[in-house]
Amino acid sequence: MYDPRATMARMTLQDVLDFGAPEVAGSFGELAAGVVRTPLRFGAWVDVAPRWLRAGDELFETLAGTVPWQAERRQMYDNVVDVPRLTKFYGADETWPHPLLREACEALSAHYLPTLDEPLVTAGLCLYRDGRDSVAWHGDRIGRSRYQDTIVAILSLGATRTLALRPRGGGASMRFVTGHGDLIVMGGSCQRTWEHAIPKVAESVGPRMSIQFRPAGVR
Ligand SMILES: O=C(O)CCC(=O)C(=O)O
Ligand SMILES: [Fe+2]
Repeated sequence: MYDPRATMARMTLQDVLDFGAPEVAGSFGELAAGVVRTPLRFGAWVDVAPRWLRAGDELFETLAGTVPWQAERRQMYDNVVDVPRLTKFYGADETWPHPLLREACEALSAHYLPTLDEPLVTAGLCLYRDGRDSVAWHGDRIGRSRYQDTIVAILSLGATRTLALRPRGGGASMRFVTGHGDLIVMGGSCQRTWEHAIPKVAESVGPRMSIQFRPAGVR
């Protein structure tokens, strides 16, 4: 016969904690409950989920050690910008360097499907080796994002840096902190009507990695 007291007696403290907070079960937090949206002007918005990935150390170490990172100093988006950082782009049909990336991409695709109407399918990886690495002001405007609303979801690992945003036509900039495991999603018209950047920092900081998930034909 089912005896709830007998079940309780077998539960450990961790079971009780997990039971009280079911979202800690997987690698990623529950997006429906954990995302906070900041609406921006011109139909843009930013979603933030701090510590979306709870245990990212192994992911960081594996990516840092196994991804064939490439130096990037070239024309990017619609400007020629100085891009001191390392990158590696993974298309939809390529083998991605860690199973957690597919897991993240699938969770994000499911959550944003009602808005986006299509899945996120590519993973762009960036490595900012220290505070001198950065990316200048730009919108991700290669492809359909030049004229269509879209979503770019960014998972951050490693050192805390700032993602800055400013309206394309001029105006005050906003700053979002990107720490280890944090998720920041730019949506709506953000890539057309706003620009974003990872500014350099003067103080000494360790390496930061970002993983950007995008739909097909957006870069
Ligand atoms: O590293 C980031 O968080 C942003 C990267 C970015 O804006 C880009 O690669 O287009
Ligand atoms: Fe970007």
